[in-house]
Amino acid sequence: MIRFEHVTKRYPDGTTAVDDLSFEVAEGELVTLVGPSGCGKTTTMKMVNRLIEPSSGRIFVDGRDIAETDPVELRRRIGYVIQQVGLFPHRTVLENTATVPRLLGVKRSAGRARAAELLDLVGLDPSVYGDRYPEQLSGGQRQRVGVARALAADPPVLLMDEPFGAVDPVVREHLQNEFLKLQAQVRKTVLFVTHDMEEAVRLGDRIAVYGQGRIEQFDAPAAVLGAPATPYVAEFVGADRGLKRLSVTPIEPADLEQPPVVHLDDPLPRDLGSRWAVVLDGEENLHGWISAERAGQSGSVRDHARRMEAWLPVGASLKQAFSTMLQHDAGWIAVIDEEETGRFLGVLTPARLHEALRRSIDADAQDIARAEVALESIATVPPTGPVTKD
Ligand SMILES: Nc1ncnc2c1ncn2[C@@H]1O[C@H](COP(=O)(O)OP(=O)(O)OP(=O)(O)O)[C@@H](O)[C@H]1O
Repeated sequence: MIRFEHVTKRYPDGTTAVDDLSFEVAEGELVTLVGPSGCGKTTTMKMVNRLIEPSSGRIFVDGRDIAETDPVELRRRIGYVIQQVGLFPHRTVLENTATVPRLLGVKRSAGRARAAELLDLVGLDPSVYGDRYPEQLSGGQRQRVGVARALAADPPVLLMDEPFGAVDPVVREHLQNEFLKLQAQVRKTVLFVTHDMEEAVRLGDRIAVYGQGRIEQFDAPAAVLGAPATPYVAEFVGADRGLKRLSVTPIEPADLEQPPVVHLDDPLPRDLGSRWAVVLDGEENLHGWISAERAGQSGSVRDHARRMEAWLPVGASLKQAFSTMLQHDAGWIAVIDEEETGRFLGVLTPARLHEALRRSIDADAQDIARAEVALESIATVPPTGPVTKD
């Protein structure tokens, strides 16, 4: 979908910002560009929508050489989200979101209807926020409007330059999660610039780790964490690789323990057989938990059950699990099948969390070993047929 072929950018003062860059982003793929300040990420990005012209090399979007595409027409097919969102201060949220459709000649009412849909999609109720002005929003809300606006013309490609860089870490994590859910629905081809390795790992289907003007490694997050291609990447990824791995390893049903379970309308058992039990409602949805100290008292489970706050949907990351445990000072967390239905699946304990982390590290080691064997066999077995170039 996006292809760079030997692209170099030299600024007039002699700075080589990007040096002979070749890579490809597949349709519907999210690639994060990560690296230290000044390594050429933004220059790479801005060459895609022709805000910057390369000095040499070619860039293709959807099979077309962009040098031969009218920049205005090109930019209609490319959504652009930046850190300083650039909302028009004197236009409402709805008007801001509808800007591009309006420029494209969409009627006012249709543009507003589409804008309302998009605001909903990014988690802003249009009936609450639609008529506000940008200054009446929080930083995180403004970023969401920026994303909605970029999606308004339904472009196949999105360029995002540190879109969540200006918000605090908690809001940032929230926006990242929302954006992942959104991307699962809209499946845009995305180039996402960040200098935060954790963000790159979390969001990217693949990560391009930049050195000075060059890509040092272009690979899936687990591979970058598990097998850094160069000492530079290893250093950039950092010593806390295990911690970063927590954010790319999802909780799986096999990681869960099955604790004793009681139901809300059961009479209180004499003995729980454990220090605590999970309490479910009649539809097997999570309600809360009950302590063994309550066993044998009068009344039903409902009278003694306590609400459960430490819970997550399956598929959430081990990092979220760990931070939920810390936040609620909980020795375990309940895991449900998804946020909407709430069916209880089991509990994640610290021991199980550790096992899940080991599983992910071992799986990676096996992948790397398999890749090495495959490489060796390519190197030692002479090709039997004509060698074709694909
Ligand atoms: N207009 C310009 N003229 C000269 N040099 C420039 C220009 N724009 C950028 N550069 C230089 O090109 C290099 C790459 O800049 P670029 O903005 O692409 O980096 P970046 O990785 O996006 O950095 P950051 O994370 O700080 O935004 C830097 O050395 C920068 O100083």
